[in-house]
Amino acid sequence: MSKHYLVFDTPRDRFLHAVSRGRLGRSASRIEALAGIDMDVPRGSTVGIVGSNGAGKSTLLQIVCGTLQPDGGTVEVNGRISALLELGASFNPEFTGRENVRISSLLVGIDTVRQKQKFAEILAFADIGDFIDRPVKTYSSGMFARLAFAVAINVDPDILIIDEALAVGDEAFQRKCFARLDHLKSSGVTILFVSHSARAVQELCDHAVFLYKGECILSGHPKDVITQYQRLIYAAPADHAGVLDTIRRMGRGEAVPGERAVGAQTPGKAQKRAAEPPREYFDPGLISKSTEYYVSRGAVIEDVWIETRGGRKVNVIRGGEEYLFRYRVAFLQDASKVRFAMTIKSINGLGIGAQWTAPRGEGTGDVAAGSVATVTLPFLCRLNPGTYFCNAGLEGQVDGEPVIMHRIIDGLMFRIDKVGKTRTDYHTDLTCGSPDVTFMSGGKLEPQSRRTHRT
Ligand SMILES: Nc1ncnc2c1ncn2[C@@H]1O[C@H](COP(=O)(O)OP(=O)(O)OP(=O)(O)O)[C@@H](O)[C@H]1O
Repeated sequence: MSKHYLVFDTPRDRFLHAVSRGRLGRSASRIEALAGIDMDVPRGSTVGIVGSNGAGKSTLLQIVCGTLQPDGGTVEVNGRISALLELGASFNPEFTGRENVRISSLLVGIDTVRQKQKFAEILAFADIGDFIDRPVKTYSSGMFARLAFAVAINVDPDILIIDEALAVGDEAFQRKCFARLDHLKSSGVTILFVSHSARAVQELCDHAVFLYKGECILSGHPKDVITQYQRLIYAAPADHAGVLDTIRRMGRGEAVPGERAVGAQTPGKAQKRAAEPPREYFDPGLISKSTEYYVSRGAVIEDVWIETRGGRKVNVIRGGEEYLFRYRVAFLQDASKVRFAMTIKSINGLGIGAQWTAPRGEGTGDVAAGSVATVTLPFLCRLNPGTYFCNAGLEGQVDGEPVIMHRIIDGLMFRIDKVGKTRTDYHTDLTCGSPDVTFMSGGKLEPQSRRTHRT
């Protein structure tokens, strides 16, 4: 669908244009706010819409909400929408918070009996105390945000539409909103989310769409789309056209030399893929771009990977299954009491679980320079769908000194799709089975180093 706006120099020109159906008055300039947008948002998905100022994000959301009409194409909406477009836009500033809540509930068809129960929930979430009985025109922007958000999420929406609304409010409230959105997501609410915050889109969404001057130029996994979005907004003016062309080509699914393909092209395709039989596989495009290497102190981690119990290398894995995190280390110096570790982190760097081959102060026996070790740390994938990163490292005694011999940050990334036995509850203990270190030459493994130590 598409949408354009006509901009007139004066109200008189607008008036003449309206009454004469465009025959009188000075001609208007035409802004193509949306040009040929074609997308599916599957039920239960959370789609982030990113783009620079004026890209058409708000126009798109307003059309989906029905507050604006497209001038070409159609939008089909299945379900009850609750929208947070402009904060509290539906509130009457002269009415109290309580009165506005009542009106908003009536507008979305909540009967008076359920209103009472809902009101208590809204009040508890908004947490604005006595202000609930004061006119909303006396509210601070934070209070507005609290009440508007509390109303939007408590009217049992099937589809929740949020336009930058979470940028308002203090951090504690934002955290509360995100927690609530997570809850809505897991209860199957479809969410359309506009934000300039890359972090918010990556944390919340399972799909992202990049709008550029009214066109959808890229659609896919949030991390991929955000990477390209940031690449464009930070591009030097001389590089802008080239970067834009590259992104467009990627969006069309063309193979661009030096660029890895972006995930699903439309949410519809992502949904179809999710409906395929559960399986794990290796996606060659899923490569960490944030890998960092510590300075080597006597050893080098050469390769990091995940494999199935059957020995197949994978990076798109299934919740609830066991996998082996493995890496190969070459020893450049003699060492002893070496212990090896891995960490799994969320997309924003939060450590989720760590595993060591031995407790602090213990580890292997003497390892001779020239040895190569293959480390195996089994883990049970008790994680929710999403993208994760792994660190690998080892420490030991070199020249009588305890040192971090080598460490790789974000050495690999893996993804859990919404298939398989994913769990919605939290488990930080991801261990299963004993770790193993096998040396190709030189090293000696003490029995106690086979014990798992985790933080
Ligand atoms: N009522 C209007 N009359 C004329 N032009 C409009 C109107 N509303 C939006 N536009 C124009 O349409 C284009 C898309 O605007 P829109 O507000 O949808 O962008 P956006 O991506 O939400 O921007 P932002 O991030 O700044 O909120 C812009 O060029 C804007 O100037």
